[in-house]
Amino acid sequence: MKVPPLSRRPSQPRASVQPKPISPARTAAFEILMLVAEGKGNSDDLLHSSRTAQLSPEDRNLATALVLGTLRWQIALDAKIQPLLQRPDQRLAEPVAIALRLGAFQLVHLDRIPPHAALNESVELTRASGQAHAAGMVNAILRKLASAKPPGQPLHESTAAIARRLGHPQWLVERWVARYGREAAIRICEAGQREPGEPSFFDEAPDVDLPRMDDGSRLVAELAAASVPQAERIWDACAAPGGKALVLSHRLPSATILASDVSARRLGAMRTRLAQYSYAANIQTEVVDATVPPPSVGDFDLILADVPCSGTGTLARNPEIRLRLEASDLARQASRQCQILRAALSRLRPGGRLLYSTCSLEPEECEQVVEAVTAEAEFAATIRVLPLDPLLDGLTVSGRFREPLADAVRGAYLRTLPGVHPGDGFFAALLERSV
Ligand SMILES: C[S@@+](CC[C@H](N)C(=O)[O-])C[C@H]1O[C@@H](n2cnc3c(N)ncnc32)[C@H](O)[C@@H]1O
Repeated sequence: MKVPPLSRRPSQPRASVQPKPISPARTAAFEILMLVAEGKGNSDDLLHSSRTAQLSPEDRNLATALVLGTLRWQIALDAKIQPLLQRPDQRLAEPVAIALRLGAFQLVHLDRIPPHAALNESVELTRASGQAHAAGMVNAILRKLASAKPPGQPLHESTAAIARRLGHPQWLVERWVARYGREAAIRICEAGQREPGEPSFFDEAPDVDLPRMDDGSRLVAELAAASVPQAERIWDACAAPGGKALVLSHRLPSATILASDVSARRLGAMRTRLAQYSYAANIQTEVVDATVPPPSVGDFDLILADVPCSGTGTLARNPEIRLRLEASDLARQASRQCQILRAALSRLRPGGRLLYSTCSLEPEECEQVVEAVTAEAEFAATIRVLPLDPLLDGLTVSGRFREPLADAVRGAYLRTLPGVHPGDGFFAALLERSV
């Protein structure tokens, strides 16, 4: 069964929410979910904004759990709520849909929340947001959900049912089943529903001052650093928020690194972050559009093109991507990725190497970009794709991750999958210029 969208668009104008008698954490979570639904921000930025600044640490934690959990489970929650509506095709006003999802998320997934608190506060949020006429309906549906038995697992689950149960869009799950197999697709979906775990991939001396970052992201940065250990000039062409630039800086202290990004706002935040690491003095920053870098950018021994992408390898961290992304977005992303890769390759010195990476699971943004650009007349004779396994063998990865990591190299490419390998899902390819 395909679940129609629960809320109608465009949404009704949003009325201000009175904080009393609703808890501050739920008020903040409701407001942030409204802004995300209206396309006025992403959850991560909003959870670190003035909207949560006044909350106690406990309330901030609860608001974060409510926002991220509700977004992660939105598709699955809507599939539970839909059949309980008076008319299954009924489209709800956005505030009503969000109050229902917020209540349903707590009832189904947070056993530390008393059901009456989840239910009553969703009813109050419905009223406070100017939808008092729907308060009775929200109450009735959440009561039914609270008393419903959890469904048993069917013997055979269709792809549509997996997508519904694990809160992912069916079209994405179908792609993953086709490309990575059913078992891996289920593990990807399960990972998308969990809080991102603690980094655990690398064997590290306790005094190493590296930023806390996702294991997959770190792996890409380590591979880049290991690919040209003698690099003198490095360009990190899509650098913000700067995690990989810091790894490069730490691993290759005698190199000069240009860390650039097209976004002045993101670059500004990155500068503040870099200033906290004394070794990062070898990083220069500049606003540069990597699709058309100015001549001043120069030529490099090593380029990291960690390009903007759909982010389907990061759905646990960025839960709303799955609610916004459409299949047609992939071609648009690929076109920009090809532009960046072409421009970056043209700044590689003879003998220089470029690591192309994405946090996408979609081949259109990964293998297909590398294959399309390296086949172009300008690059076909001078650029070759190098195997990644010799570099992987040299990394200080925890013993228990050695085997899964070996499995992550397919042909010349690195492909990690959330839930199958540690960390977010990443793709990497290493290219070398001969002349
Ligand atoms: C995947 S993020 C990079 C993450 C970063 N390498 C790190 O490890 O922290 C992609 C970045 O590309 C930037 N970007 C998007 N379009 C760009 C362009 N045309 N030129 C340069 N940077 C771009 C985005 O602003 C974003 O910061």
